[in-house]
Amino acid sequence: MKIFKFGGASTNSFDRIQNLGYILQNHTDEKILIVISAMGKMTNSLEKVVEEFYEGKNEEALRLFQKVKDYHLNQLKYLVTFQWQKATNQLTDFFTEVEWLLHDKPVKDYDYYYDQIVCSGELLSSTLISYYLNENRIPNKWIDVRDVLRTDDTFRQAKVDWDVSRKQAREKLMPLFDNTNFVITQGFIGSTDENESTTLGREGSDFTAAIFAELMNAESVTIWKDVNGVMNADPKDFQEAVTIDELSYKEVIEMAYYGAQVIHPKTIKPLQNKDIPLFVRSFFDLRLTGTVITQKSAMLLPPMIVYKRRQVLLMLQSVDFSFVEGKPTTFLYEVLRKLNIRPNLTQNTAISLIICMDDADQKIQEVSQEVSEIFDVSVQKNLTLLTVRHYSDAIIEQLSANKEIILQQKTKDTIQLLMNLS
Ligand SMILES: Nc1ncnc2c1ncn2[C@@H]1O[C@H](COP(=O)(O)OP(=O)(O)O)[C@@H](O)[C@H]1O
Ligand SMILES: N[C@@H](CC(=O)OP(=O)(O)O)C(=O)O
Repeated sequence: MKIFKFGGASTNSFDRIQNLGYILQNHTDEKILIVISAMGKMTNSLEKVVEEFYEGKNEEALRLFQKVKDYHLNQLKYLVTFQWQKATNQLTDFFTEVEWLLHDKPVKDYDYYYDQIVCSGELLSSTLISYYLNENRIPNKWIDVRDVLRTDDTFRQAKVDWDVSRKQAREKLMPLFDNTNFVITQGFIGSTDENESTTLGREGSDFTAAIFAELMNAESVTIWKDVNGVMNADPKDFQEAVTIDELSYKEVIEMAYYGAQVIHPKTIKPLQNKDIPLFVRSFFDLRLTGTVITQKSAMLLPPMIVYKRRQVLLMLQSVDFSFVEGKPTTFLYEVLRKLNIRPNLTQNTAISLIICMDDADQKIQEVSQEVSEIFDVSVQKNLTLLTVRHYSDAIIEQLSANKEIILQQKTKDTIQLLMNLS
């Protein structure tokens, strides 16, 4: 059994869905669980629906959701002919689940509604694709992942219940392979024991693929991408980026931790547990072998470059000039943990603590408020954090030339530069 994952970029047009079919046609004699994300940037569109709804603007939320409906119904017209009515009915069931909520007033937490609404992106895309493939002689079965992947109720960051999910995978998912080689399901979403939808965190479909690989002892996972494999930098940032043939789990965890967007940071652990190889391959060019990620450490790696934009620097200076070491530092970390903030860089001096984090106005205000008795807080926005692993002096010189460096941190393997590019 193998796992294939197709993200938003590989399902955002008729041509790309057709291409997904060509890829599967090369694997018709293998058992494959296919994990699908929402089409293109649909999750962002659904997030806007949630925002309007939670602000009490039901009409606007419904108007935005109508656009989501129109988009999928329009795709359906191109993708499905014979089973069009049946597919429309199934999409309509998902639309109704969301609209039913959107007519109400919010009485629960934002994150709860987020998950109930945003999960529809994956349900809709996987349904469309399943019908399309069945109609094009690529027989498959569709399953609602919420019947298999059990999570707790930490909405938007749900934690997997491995035991229940393993049992449900064995009882509900595995038997589907008795009658077909391809089973299609959704990435990113799960369900609580009360049948409430949950999500695993943005970009979480890679993680879903890895979870199922672990649960079902898969032979491998392949993530199909719009790039040739994992490169030493995002090719959108760095024209000279090169594809890396082989990487270790450890290297990928480090890259993802520093913000490389190519693979979700949680993906590696389940694979590492069972030594399952992860392939990252181009869905444009099937001749390319892409990148294989395993336990084995790669020998010589080029500098691995990661840019993290929209960073903010918080400078916290102790109000009475007392040393920050000890209690004040512990206190700050408690506040960050409580607010679910992971600093991307930290430093301290005798009387100040410095943290660099993703920009989010709400969170900045909350931190400032929580620590106001101990620290004066100043904020600098619009910064970019550059991380280079396996750096050389030459590459650092090239990447930092003529840039204002606000902060620098260096270990033997990794250098981080917080820069003001404006
Ligand atoms: N180190 C890297 N190697 C390859 N691609 C990268 C890297 N860092 C960032 N990317 C970006 O990741 C994108 C693919 O990821 P993503 O858009 O999340 O795909 P999907 O939504 O289909 O999963 C590429 O288009 C590329 O710009
Ligand atoms: N659709 C979700 C989950 C996901 O992983 O998407 P993608 O595979 O396109 O990154 C998101 O955008 O966050």
